[in-house]
Amino acid sequence: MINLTFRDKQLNILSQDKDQSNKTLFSFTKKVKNINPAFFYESNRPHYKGKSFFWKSPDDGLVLVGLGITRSFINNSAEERFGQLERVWKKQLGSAMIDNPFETPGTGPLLFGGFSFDPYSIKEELWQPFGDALFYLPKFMLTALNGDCFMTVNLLENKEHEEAARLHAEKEIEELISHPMNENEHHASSSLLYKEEHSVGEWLTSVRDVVNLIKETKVEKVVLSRKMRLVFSNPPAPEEVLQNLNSQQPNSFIFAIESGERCFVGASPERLVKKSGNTIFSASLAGSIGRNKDPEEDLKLGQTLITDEKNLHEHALVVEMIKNALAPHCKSMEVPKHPELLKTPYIQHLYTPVKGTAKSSTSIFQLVEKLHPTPALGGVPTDKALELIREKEMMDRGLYAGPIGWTDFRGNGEFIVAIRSGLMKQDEAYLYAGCGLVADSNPEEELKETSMKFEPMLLAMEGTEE
Ligand SMILES: C=C(O[C@H]1C=CC=C(C(=O)O)[C@@H]1O)C(=O)O
Ligand SMILES: [Mg+2]
Repeated sequence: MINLTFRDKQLNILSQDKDQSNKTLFSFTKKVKNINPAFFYESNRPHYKGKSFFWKSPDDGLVLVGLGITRSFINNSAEERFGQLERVWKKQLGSAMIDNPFETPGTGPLLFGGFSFDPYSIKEELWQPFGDALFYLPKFMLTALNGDCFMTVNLLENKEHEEAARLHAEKEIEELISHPMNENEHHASSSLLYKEEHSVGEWLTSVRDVVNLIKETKVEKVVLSRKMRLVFSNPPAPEEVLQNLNSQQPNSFIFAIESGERCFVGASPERLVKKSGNTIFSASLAGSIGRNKDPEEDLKLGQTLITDEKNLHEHALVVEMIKNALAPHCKSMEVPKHPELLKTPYIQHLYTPVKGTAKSSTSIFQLVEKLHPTPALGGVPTDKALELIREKEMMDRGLYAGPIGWTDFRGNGEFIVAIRSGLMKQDEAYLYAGCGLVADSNPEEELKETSMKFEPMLLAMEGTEE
């Protein structure tokens, strides 16, 4: 048995400064001129270091850029972290004064943030600033959708100061959107000194152990991950990494969230759940193979993947779990019988989209709680897989593979699974990659699969052109 050290076990450390508790949330949203949100982030983020976030969905093209923090919600209690956050958020909204005439999802007061993968895993200092849930109500937020841009300002103020604060914020908006947009700015290119993969030999032994256990017991699948440390002489700025991800991975969900001097950033192809009114979307993404520059060879790889028993099994377990998790919350659900291929620039996956109509009482936090972790990140059965992950990985995944995303004051929102990601910490970065182990897994092949999954983030961090 291993000794698990738990993070602070206090039940509720959802933060709110005492002197702010009698202040009201004033939120107003206005339409602004059309601006490129990536350039907006790039130009303004340096003034809001440690207090920014970025989100882009490839699906509807929605971009959110948060600058400054009006309130942060950090939760270090393992129990009830989803429900607790939802309660505090609803309470905040209950007394809020919201001036938002726009129906556009992702405008108005909104929470953006992420949950750690496993609150019961060992804890590393590396992830400490993110706790087991870290969410921001931003001070300024740009929402870009379908060619329209909106700025939302969230202020916690005493009623008598509201008007002056609003006038001041209006001026600040003008400045934010008039900063020169850095379209042509040339970044000093970052320089990677070295990279080290964390104990590959031990990881392979763990993979063998887990595969044997899967063969011998009722455990069907376990996702084991490993990490890589990068050391830079001149580290890239988060906005550079994001710019690279934007150009290299246009079809993935791109995200970044800062806490203090650390920034968690990535480009994930995997949605956990999206809620738009009562319509919900989820997806199973599991089962992987590489890509080939030659279109014919690439097609062959895809054919191999979509007919491969091992990968189909790895995938089907995820579909099954998602169906079971969503069923009690849905009036109806559509789940295709067979997966299709989803191709990212470096990897192709088996993909099954899931669509449903939620019962009206269902919230996005409830859905996230029910779905996380799917067997694309955890395993089957979930509890046993999590125990094995704790025992065999012996590391803190932090936000890697956890749910990250947003919800607006109307209850719309989207959470993805934060894979293909890394944590930037001064002149270091830590990248994570995992793979689904089933009875037919070959440890050497799984090692190759994780190496392939490091690739996109490595390229984005190095800034290498394709
Ligand atoms: C755990 C990861 O990928 C998951 C998502 C898609 C395919 C997977 C696979 O084929 O093993 C993994 O389940 C990761 O990229 O770190
Ligand atoms: Mg796999």
